[in-house]
Amino acid sequence: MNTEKIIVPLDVSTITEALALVDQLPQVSFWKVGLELFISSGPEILTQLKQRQKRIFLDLKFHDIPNTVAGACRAASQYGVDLITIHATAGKVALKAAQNALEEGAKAADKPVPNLIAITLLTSLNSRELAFDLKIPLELPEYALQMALLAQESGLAGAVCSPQEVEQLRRTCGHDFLLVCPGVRPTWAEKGDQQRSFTPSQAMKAGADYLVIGRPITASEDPIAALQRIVEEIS
Ligand SMILES: O=C(O)c1cc(=O)[nH]c(=O)n1[C@@H]1O[C@H](COP(=O)(O)O)[C@@H](O)[C@H]1O
Repeated sequence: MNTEKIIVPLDVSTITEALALVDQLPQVSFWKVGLELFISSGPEILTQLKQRQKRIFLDLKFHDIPNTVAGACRAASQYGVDLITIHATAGKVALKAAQNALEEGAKAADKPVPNLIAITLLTSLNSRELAFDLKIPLELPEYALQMALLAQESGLAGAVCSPQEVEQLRRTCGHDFLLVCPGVRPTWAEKGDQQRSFTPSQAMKAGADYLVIGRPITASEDPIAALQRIVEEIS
């Protein structure tokens, strides 16, 4: 089973639950550690994943002033993870500071530089919320594109976007810009709080480098079968 393009989030609160999932799905080589697990259990999960030779997406979605995001990135660079997130709305100065700190930190720790990727617009938001709650006067696809361009101009490796916008971002940002898509839902799965979803095969065809797929697999009665179904759909 080729699961190379799929990142599965460990959206649980304990290391025991997280490792149970990792050990249940040995075919998955790329795992995401997010806020819930990192805040409740700390960095030990990163060591455990490394021991199992897994790739790691450390999704802490930094969003702060330049000095603070730089400090967070410098600290995160010691873990030897593959991907790290920051909100594009932190702004160009913060994005550049974060990227520089990551490079310096990784060099000092003798680790490879993680790919820093910017959140363009959370996949749980829709165009009505963008316009009426966030008061952003741009069409949603244009806003997501502008946030990706801001990340690219700031020297970041890529962006996180909904699969509905990935085709346009790929066309504009080019093939070297990493595009990671959450908000992926097979036709048979519940959408939950995801508002701008596509199926796994639609997302891959549209140009995503990686798909982040959680609950359709992890909340399934049979996670192995769910993963298999998704892999068959995209291959
Ligand atoms: O950065 C992310 O990974 C992320 C960005 C985004 O816009 N939307 C989004 O859902 N995510 C993450 O992707 C995962 C999606 O999980 P499921 O909705 O269960 O497939 C969660 O861990 C979210 O934190």
